[in-house]
Formats: sequence, C-alpha cells, structure tokens
Amino acid sequence: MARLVIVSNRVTSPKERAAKAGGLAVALREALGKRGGLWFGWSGETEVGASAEPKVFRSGRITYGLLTLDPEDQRAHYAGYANGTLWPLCHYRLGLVSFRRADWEGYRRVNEHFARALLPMLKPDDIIWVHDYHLIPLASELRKLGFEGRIGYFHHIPWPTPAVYLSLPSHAALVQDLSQYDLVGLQTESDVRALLTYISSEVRGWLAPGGFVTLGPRRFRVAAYPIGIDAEAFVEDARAAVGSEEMKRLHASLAGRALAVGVDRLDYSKGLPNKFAAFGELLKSWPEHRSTVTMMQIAPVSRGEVAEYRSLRRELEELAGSINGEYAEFDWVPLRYLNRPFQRATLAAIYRTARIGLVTPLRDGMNLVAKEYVAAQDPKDPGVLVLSRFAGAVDEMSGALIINPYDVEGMAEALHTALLMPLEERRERWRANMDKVESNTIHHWCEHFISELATANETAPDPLPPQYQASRA
Ligand SMILES: O=P(O)(O)OC[C@H]1O[C@H](O[C@H]2O[C@H](CO)[C@@H](O)[C@H](O)[C@H]2O)[C@H](O)[C@@H](O)[C@@H]1O
Ligand SMILES: O=c1ccn([C@@H]2O[C@H](COP(=O)(O)OP(=O)(O)O)[C@@H](O)[C@H]2O)c(=O)[nH]1
Repeated sequence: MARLVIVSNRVTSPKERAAKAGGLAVALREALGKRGGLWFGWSGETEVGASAEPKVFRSGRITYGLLTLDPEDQRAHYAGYANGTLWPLCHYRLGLVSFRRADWEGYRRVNEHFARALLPMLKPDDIIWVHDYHLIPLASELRKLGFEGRIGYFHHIPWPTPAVYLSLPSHAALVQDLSQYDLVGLQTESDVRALLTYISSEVRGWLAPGGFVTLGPRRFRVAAYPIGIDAEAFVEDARAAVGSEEMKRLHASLAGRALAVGVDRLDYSKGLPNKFAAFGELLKSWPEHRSTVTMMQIAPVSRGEVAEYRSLRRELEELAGSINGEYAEFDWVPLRYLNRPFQRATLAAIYRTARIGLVTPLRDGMNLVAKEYVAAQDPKDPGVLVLSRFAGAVDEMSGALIINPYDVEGMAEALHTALLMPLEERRERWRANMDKVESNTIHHWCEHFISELATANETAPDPLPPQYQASRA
C-alpha cells in the first residue's frame, strides 16, 4: 500500500493534551491514526529566518514533520491571507475581506517554504493529500521543484459562487494553483457547482461529466467528499460517559432542567450572536420555558490575532450578560458561556445530556459538531438537532429541524418546537441522521478520497466540446 502523506497547516502533535477546537485537526488525527503515514505541517512556532529543516519524529503509526516559520511570513500567511482574505471570502463575508499584496506574497512564500522542506521527505509513489485554504499553492510549488506524483487537495470550507469569488484580486492565480492537483475535493455538491461554474465561465476550462476539467495543459477532477466523524468512537465515549463523575455533576447542576448545547470555535462564521439572540427570544416569547431550560455555549477562543475575532468576543460577552441579567433567577442562570476547549469525552457527556444540539452557522464547510451531537445521543431518548441551512452537514442531516440563522424569531420557534417534541418524532428524526453518521464515517471519507485520487486521471473521459460547457456547470 502506498504511503499516505498528509499536509495541513494545523497539526495535532501527540504531545498536545489539550482538546483541539477545530474539525480539521480532529478529523485528520482520526484518519491517520488508523492507516499511519506522514503528517507534515506547521509546528506552531516561529523564529526569525527559520530554516527549511522540519523537526521529524515518530509516534505510533504516524511520522510527524513539523516546520517552523519566520514570524512575519507566518503572520502574512495565517492571520493575513488565509484568515483575513480567504476565510471571510469563502464564508460570504465580503465586508470583512482585506486584500493586501504583502499578505498574498507572504502566503506564497510560506507555500514555497513548505514545498522545499517537504520534497526531500517524499517518495515517488507516495499519495500526497493537502488540506485546506492555507495551502492551495502547494502543488504548484512542488511541481516547480519537479515532483510528478499524485497530489490531492481537500477544501474544508465552502467554495463561494463566482459572484463572490470574483472579488478576490488573485482569483485566477488560485484556480491555476488548484489545477496542479490531480483531485480537488469539496464538502458539498453546491460547492462543486460553484467552482465548476467559475472554471467554465471565467477561465475557459473544459468540463466533462463526473467533474473532470481540462484547464490549459492540465487535467484534473473536482468532486464532493462530505467529511464524517469517527462514529463508533463517539458512540463509545458517550456510552462510557453515562454514570461518570462529570455526567453526575452536570445533571446535578441542571436540577431537572432541559439543556440546549452549542459547541463552536469563537468565530464570526458560526452565527453566535444570532444564536444567543434566539435563546433570548425564546425566553421572551414563551415565558413557560423560563427556569425550565438552560443553554450552554462552549466557545473556545480562536484566531485572537485577527481583529474581527476579538470584537466578536466582546459582543458575545455583552449579549450573554444582558440575557442573564434580564432572565436569571437566584437559582437559575439561563446561559452558561464558556470560552475554553473541552476534551472529546467531556463533550460526549454534554451532548448526551442535551435535549437540543444547536448549530447555527451563517456558513460552514461541514460542521462536525452536528454529527458528533447525533452520535452521542441515547437511542431510546434522543435529543433534537437544530441545524442551520447554511452548514454543509444539512445535506445529510435530513432529520434535523432546519433553521435560517438570520431569522432569530424562526430559530426561537424551532427551539420551542424541539423542547415540546414527542419521543416518537425525536426517535424517527434521530434515526435518519444517525444512519448518515454511521454510513459516512471519517474512515469512509478518507478511503473514498484516497482511492479516487489514486485513479483520478486514468478514469477521465474526453472533455466536452466547448459549446456544451456552460450547461454542464
Ligand atoms: O486552525 P484554526 O485556524 O485554529 O481553525 C480550526 C479549523 O477550522 C476550520 O475547520 C473546517 O474543517 C472542518 C472539518 O472538515 C469543517 O467541519 C468545518 O466546517 C470547517 O470550518 C478550517 O477549515 C481548518 O483549516 C482549521 O484548522
Ligand atoms: O472544546 C472543544 C470544542 C470543539 N472541539 C472539536 O472541534 C471540532 C469542531 O469542528 P467543526 O467542524 O464543527 O468546526 P470548525 O471549528 O472546524 O470550523 C469538533 O470535532 C469538536 O468536537 C473540541 O474538541 N473541543
């Protein structure tokens, strides 16, 4: 079996004991843990004039290669172009996009640095799988250095429609970079449609059925691979949590009240202010729920070096304070707001206790929390998933109560419905969701992508003649 080489900006090293608040690191650790291979990425450290020598070590079946970056390059790459330009763009927040040429140049320098450090570690028959928007130009850089093997790319966040994507001054250059991969994976079919429409209408790429693209001299494929979770492990963690000290403390603190839970990085894409407002609206419009339901929002701080994330934190502190100030009783605090990350076992206990899992992003690539909440439920008495129509997970979670996160009153109504939902309906909805969580696991996702990467070019049909391009996209 060919060796799997995973490249991502964020790597969870085995020494890290703290919970990782981010789906990519969680998912890749689970994917690689089973198969083994090389995981290459940023060490999390910076040093002026950092060398191109990665720190290499082995733990279990995984070899790690961790690269230190120059501080200014790291800033331009991560806080600058990746999270100041591409993240808001791909989440449809044009008002938050900043585009600075220095950031774009730093982004490219870091990708070049990654390629130079990675190349000596590669064997020709390795399967290289690059993850996420921090590393789109990596294949171009590896090809420039002469690497000809298979390289795949997975984009964990949404791909915006051409109307939005065209606001990026570097739009054509990035798609040229994508064309250097053999397989480009996106989370949903609508992301695929958005990218293929851009390719056929803006850069005159030729499309063939199955997502095959010819762009200049390159042939590659674009397809949807919705990411999953390690369902078995989550079910196990949730079962093991029953009767644990943590679960007992949680139950005791709720004193028989229903729990609604949210777990999100503190990120403006997650729709947190609207979620808080919806909970406030529930307490205002349905006073019978006062003192009978508690909401817990776990929101570990994320990307504190980007200004918008700091202002969101202040906004949420104010909102939480005003809801609690208005509705709290001497023996009931309506909203518990926690800014630190929790380990998976603790999350599993909290999910299982919660009558409602509340997932309200304004846009989200997938949202693994939605799937984890489903996996952690007690099949005999499951809770209700309330899910944004703008999360990638909505395509699979047909049993959720689907909400529009811009509609605060509509979300409050869904919370009211969820709190009153009869057991039989809860079971039916949960079963529909759980079937998907169990059939599309992280292992299935991994194997599916890798097997299609291995054969990406062999199965390519002839491209369609140009007159059919637009209708195919
Ligand atoms: O690395 P950070 O800057 O701390 O951010 C954490 C990760 O956030 C994003 O996760 C995405 O991937 C998930 C798994 O596919 C998906 O469910 C979610 O919808 C996405 O937002 C980001 O894409 C990762 O690169 C970050 O590591
Ligand atoms: O305190 C926390 C909060 C979140 N997570 C994990 O972080 C991931 C978040 O992934 P998701 O796809 O929902 O969103 P992202 O943060 O990647 O945008 C999930 O696996 C969570 O279980 C965690 O381990 N501890």
